[in-house]
Amino acid sequence: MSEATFAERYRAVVAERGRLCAGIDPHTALLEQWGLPVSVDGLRAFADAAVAGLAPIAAVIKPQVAFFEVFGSAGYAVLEEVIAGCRAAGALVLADAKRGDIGSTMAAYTGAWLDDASPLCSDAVTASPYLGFGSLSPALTLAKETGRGVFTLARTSNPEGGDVQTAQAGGRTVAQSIVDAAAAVNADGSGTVGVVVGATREHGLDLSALAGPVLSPGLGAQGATAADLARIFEGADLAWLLPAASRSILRAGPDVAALAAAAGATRDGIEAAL
Ligand SMILES: O=c1ccn([C@@H]2O[C@H](COP(=O)(O)O)[C@@H](O)[C@H]2O)c(=O)[nH]1
Repeated sequence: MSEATFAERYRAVVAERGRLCAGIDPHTALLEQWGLPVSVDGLRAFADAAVAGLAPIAAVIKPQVAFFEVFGSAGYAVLEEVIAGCRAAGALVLADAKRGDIGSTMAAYTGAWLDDASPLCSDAVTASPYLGFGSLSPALTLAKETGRGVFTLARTSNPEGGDVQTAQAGGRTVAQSIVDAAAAVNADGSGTVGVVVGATREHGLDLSALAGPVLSPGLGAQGATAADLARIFEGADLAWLLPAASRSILRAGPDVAALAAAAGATRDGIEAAL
């Protein structure tokens, strides 16, 4: 529980560290590249090095929950350690869990990812609004009360997203309707709701009323560059832009200093371009 709003917490850490969300995505291929076994022991060694290298550098750390979940309860135990370690190092933790369900089930997900009583409690969580933005209400309410954030998918970085996200609904795209719904929640200045807008293509969105963070994955492994960010988000409030990269940084491991250097170089490239 924080007295500060998510906007205040987010702006403080970005002012101190710059704009980078570094992902912790323990892909099997990365475990192998790092010389680690594809096992819970390998996952823990990977996670320990990633936290040590990235959490002191990046403003936001985004563990991709799927790569922990694949190891079952033992993987979740490692994820709990990652969350605690990153928060202790001063980074905000954005759990990339992409939760979204009917409201009563969403309330349970909210308890898992945003409630202090949960060992998985993070500073923010990703959510899918495609059961209706209103179905996210339990998460939005608790996040606002506790100074946490919810990052809702809008225009994702993957090539398949356009079918749904660019469909017209009431004179605007579905993605724009999500951004507008997020802006309405943020109208009190809390910055509770962020949106996910990929860096891999033009997004066609009006972000001017959002007043919240814009997580932009797609840098590096998915082909986007810092220069692409500057072009795609030209005219937007770049103070809110939070570019995200995972594999392109993690490939520098397992050496902790090399991971830190890769994160720093990515962050510096972003700051120079924006
Ligand atoms: O639109 C989206 C939403 C989420 N992601 C997630 O971000 C990382 C990207 O990893 P890279 O290795 O930098 O490609 C990953 O966890 C995705 O699930 C996204 O890529 N696009």
